[in-house]
Amino acid sequence: MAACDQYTIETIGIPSLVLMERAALETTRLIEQLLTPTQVLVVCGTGNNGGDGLAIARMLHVHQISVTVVLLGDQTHASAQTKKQLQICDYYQIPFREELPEDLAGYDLIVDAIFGIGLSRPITGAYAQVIQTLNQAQASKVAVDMPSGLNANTGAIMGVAFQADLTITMAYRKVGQLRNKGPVYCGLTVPVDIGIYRNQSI
Ligand SMILES: NC(=O)C1=CN([C@@H]2O[C@H](COP(=O)(O)OP(=O)(O)OC[C@H]3O[C@@H](n4cnc5c(N)ncnc54)[C@H](O)[C@@H]3O)[C@@H](O)[C@H]2O)[C@H](O)CC1
Ligand SMILES: [K+]
Repeated sequence: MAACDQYTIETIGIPSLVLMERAALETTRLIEQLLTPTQVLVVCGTGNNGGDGLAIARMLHVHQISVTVVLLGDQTHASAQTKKQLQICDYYQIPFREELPEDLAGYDLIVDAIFGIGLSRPITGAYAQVIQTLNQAQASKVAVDMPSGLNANTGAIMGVAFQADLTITMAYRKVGQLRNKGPVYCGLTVPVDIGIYRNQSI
C-alpha cells in the first residue's frame, strides 16, 4: 500500500495532501451515513494516519458535529501533511487536547487515527495505555485505514490493538484487517482505477 501511495504521488503526480483529503472525505461520508454521531473524539498520531484523522475531524466539525481532537506524540515530529492539517484545524478552532479526557462517557463515537500502515514496532508506554483506555469506552469505535496496533503486512497484533467496530480503509484491504472483529469498508480513495495498480509491478 505504501508503494501504491508512492506511485500515485510520484509517478501519477497526485499530491499526498490530495490523497489525504480524499481519504478523509470518504471516511467522513461513511461515518455520517452509517453512524450519525453527535459527540466525536478523534485520537490522532503524528503520521499521515493522524493527518487523515485531523482532516476527518475538520470535516465533521464543518458539518456541525461536536468534535474533540486528541493529538498524541510530539507535534514537532509530525509529517508535513499532518502539520498542514493541524494548521487547518487551528483555523476552525477545533478543540484540541494532548491527553485523553478523564471521562469518555460523553462521546458516542471514537475515531482511531493513531497508526495506520506505518506502524513499525510494538506499541508500548503512553500509546499502549491510550489504546487500552479507548478499548474500555462504550462509544462506537471506528478505525481509520487500520485498527492501530495491527501490522498491515502480517496481521500481527503489535502489543495492543484498537478494537474497532468498523474499519474504513484506503484503497485496499490490508492483511491486518483479517483480525479485525468489525466490518471493513474499503473506501475507494485512491484516485486511479484499482486495475491500474494490479497491472503494475510495484
Ligand atoms: N492510501 C491513501 O489514500 C492514503 C493513505 N494515507 C494515510 O497514511 C497512513 C500511513 O502514514 P504514515 O505516516 O506512513 O504512517 P502512520 O501514520 O501509520 O504512523 C507512522 C508514525 O508512527 C511512528 N510509529 C510507528 N510505530 C510506532 C510505535 N510502535 N510507537 C510509536 N510511534 C510509532 C512512525 O515513526 C511514524 O512517525 C495510512 O495508514 C493512511 O491512513 C495518507 O493520508 C495518504 C492517503
Ligand atoms: K488507525
